[in-house]
Amino acid sequence: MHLLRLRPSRPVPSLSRTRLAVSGSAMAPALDRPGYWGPPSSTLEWCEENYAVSYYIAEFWNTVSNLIMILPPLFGAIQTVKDGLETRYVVAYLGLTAVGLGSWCFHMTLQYEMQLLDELPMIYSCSVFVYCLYECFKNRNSYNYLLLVLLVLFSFIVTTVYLRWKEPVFHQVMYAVLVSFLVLRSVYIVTWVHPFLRGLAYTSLGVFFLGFVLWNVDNIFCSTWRAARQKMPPVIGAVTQFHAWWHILTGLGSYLHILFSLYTRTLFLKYRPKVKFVLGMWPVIMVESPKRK
Ligand SMILES: CCCCCCCC/C=C\CCCCCCCC(=O)N[C@@H](CO)[C@H](O)/C=C/CCCCCCCCCCCCC
Ligand SMILES: [Ca+2]
Ligand SMILES: [Zn+2]
Repeated sequence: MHLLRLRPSRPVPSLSRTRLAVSGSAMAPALDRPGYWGPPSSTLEWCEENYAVSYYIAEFWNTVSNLIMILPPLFGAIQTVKDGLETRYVVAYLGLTAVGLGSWCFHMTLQYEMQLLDELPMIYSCSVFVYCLYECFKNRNSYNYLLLVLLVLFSFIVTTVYLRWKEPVFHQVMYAVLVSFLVLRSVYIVTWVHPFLRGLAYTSLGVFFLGFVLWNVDNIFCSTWRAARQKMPPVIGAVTQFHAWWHILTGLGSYLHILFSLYTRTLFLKYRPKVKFVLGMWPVIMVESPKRK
């Protein structure tokens, strides 16, 4: 049964939620249902109709789409340990897994605490990515303590401010700042150092950027998608969950970014990296030990 329900009346500082609340006027049927985790307490909400697929999962497609951010990087971390590569890349892979797990919990519950488990690890893992990519031409066992301190300080300040000032746009801008550093460094590497890695770097960038476009498409045209989904068969309707597509594309883009960073690093350390496709479709990095040469 579809309930006619407006958003909770308590103030929420979210632009997205305000937008949804405005589009969900009393004239239009509200498509959200009540569910196991109670009314959302997050400061943000996404276009997918709440509890429409399962009573236990608030946003079903936005939840399961996180699997791409959880499983492949988990295998990547295991392989990195097996290959005896640097711990920073194990942390990078596991950081992506942590974002996926946090995002799974957030979209499943739409509770504020779970939102933090999704959004803060985005900042932390991106900081690890920045460290890896800016230190990929340094000697083995060298550490840039200044960069480490700056990134830890940045993460600490973002966390402290965001816990007090619950403004999602602040988080988004801080995250975009970190991504911009990655984009600049990637372009530098493929322009001046390894032009043959352009394919990998620009695929990562392009896939990530397409995800960002769809993130906006989901936010801006939400009422259009919601109306269209009512007329579509459920399977086709699921394809228009553009926040889920954002998860899939940014998950893939971030994973490819780790491959690019790891390739650059292992090449520098003379490991002879190669990109292989597991089952002919999923890219992984294979390395040879430099000692065997
Ligand atoms: C050089 C290639 C770029 C690779 C970047 C890799 C960075 C990876 C770091 C962490 C992985 C995060 C993957 C995304 C997880 C999304 C989880 C999510 O949906 N969270 C939302 C809550 O569900 C959260 O509120 C969303 C925040 C969205 C922030 C978007 C900010 C804008 C990002 C700016 C992108 C600029 C792209 C420019 C590309 C040229
Ligand atoms: Ca929703
Ligand atoms: Zn999400």
